[in-house]
Amino acid sequence: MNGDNFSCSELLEIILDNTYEGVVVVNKEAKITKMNRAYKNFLGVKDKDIIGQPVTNIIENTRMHIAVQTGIAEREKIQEIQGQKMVVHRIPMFQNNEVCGAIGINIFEGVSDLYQILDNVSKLVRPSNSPDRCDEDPDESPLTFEPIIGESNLLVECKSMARRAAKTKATVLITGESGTGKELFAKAIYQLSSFADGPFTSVNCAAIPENLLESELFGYEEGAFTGAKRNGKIGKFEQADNGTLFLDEIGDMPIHMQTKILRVLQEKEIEKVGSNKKKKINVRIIAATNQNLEQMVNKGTFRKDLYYRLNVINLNIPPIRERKADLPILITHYLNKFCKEYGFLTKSLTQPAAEKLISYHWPGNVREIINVSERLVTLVEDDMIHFDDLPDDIKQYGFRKPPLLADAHRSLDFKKDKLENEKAMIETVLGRVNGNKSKAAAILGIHRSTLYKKLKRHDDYVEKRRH
Ligand SMILES: Nc1ncnc2c1ncn2[C@@H]1O[C@H](COP(=O)(O)OP(=O)(O)OP(=O)(O)O)[C@@H](O)[C@H]1O
Repeated sequence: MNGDNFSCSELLEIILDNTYEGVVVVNKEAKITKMNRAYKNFLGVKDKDIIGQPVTNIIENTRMHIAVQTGIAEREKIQEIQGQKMVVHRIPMFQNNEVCGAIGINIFEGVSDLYQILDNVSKLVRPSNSPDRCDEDPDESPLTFEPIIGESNLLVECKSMARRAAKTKATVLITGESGTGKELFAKAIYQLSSFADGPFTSVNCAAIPENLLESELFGYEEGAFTGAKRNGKIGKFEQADNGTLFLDEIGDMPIHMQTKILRVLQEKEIEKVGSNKKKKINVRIIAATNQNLEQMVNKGTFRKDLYYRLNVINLNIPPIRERKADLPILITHYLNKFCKEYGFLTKSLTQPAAEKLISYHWPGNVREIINVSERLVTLVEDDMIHFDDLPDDIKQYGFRKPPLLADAHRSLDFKKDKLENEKAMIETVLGRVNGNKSKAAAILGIHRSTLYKKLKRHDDYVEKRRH
């Protein structure tokens, strides 16, 4: 058969009716103008029942009317129709910069097949003979850098530095504010390193009472002190033998323990409490802190020689406010994750809610994103998260009284931040798709013409700042 024998509309009809996915088209009033054969068969409807009808009367749990209202594409969302969960895309159509309707595409196979595929892939990635080596739930343990979500230039640099660190046996010091992902990076380095066949053991130096820290780290012999267990105890260093010991919150390590740790690093042997025998160990140390160790060294609260020993490779993870391009993907990831965990259909953010979350400064970094996402998923009953649903501290962030003269320049700074964040986000996405503007617009959920306008606005802004 030759496509040339048909008019354009006939050809379109044939293509749509031969597509396995369900396709529905609505006009700007969200009334159905077209539905392909696959979708009609699935719903058990005929053209006469549906054409010209509001889509909400025909398709359960649809959000096509919302895609028309907002002009925002919703891709790979889960929708339940006739008791079956399916993956859907809702893509607004534009004419002369205005929404003129939307196309809905429904992948009938449903999500269970996708989860099956994901399971199969993870089995392939996980070596069959490798035991679950991390202390935590193995599903939470990264096997590669994939669980580290984000594409900002700063995070990509961190990942590449971590990859290089994984190739060496050197001690790594990971610095960064609380919740930025220091432990996640430590695990990723371990997984990719030559110590990956040994265990990953982690110690939070701030959480262990000072008097127990030594026996926790080095273990003790039977009868070492009153209350000591029979047969003694193995310490964290020994547990981590041939693997990696993650010393979290190393800045909280008391100074006398710093001396003992330094000795282990230099001599590569440990001595249990109550013993005078030394034991050789082969452990890779990764330490982390959210404190400024250099300042602590200057104040005399952290040993300079230990600082240099630990800081052979320094990996600094920037806070979220310095890599806002990572926000959309992190927020979407965690909203979807919690929806899945709690058994809800996916929830989406209205534009004002999304903009507010992007402009917020996230002092608790990714941990705060996780908490806020879980809270939104569990507390908001609607499948749309509105501005008013956001926690008060986020809603109120950045709001100022009408600027007094003295404040005016600060308010300008706020606008500048917003523009720069948006610019950074667009540049990241464009980088990911090799500059393809149609793809970038689709990922950003905006129309191509809006993307062009935004790019022009950014160029004008850069030009204006230059003069
Ligand atoms: N880039 C990221 N992508 C996905 N999840 C992340 C990312 N960064 C951090 N997380 C998640 O955020 C939470 C906090 O991360 P993590 O515990 O590694 O932070 P931290 O810097 O070690 O925090 P603290 O200093 O308070 O111990 C974890 O659940 C982690 O999985």
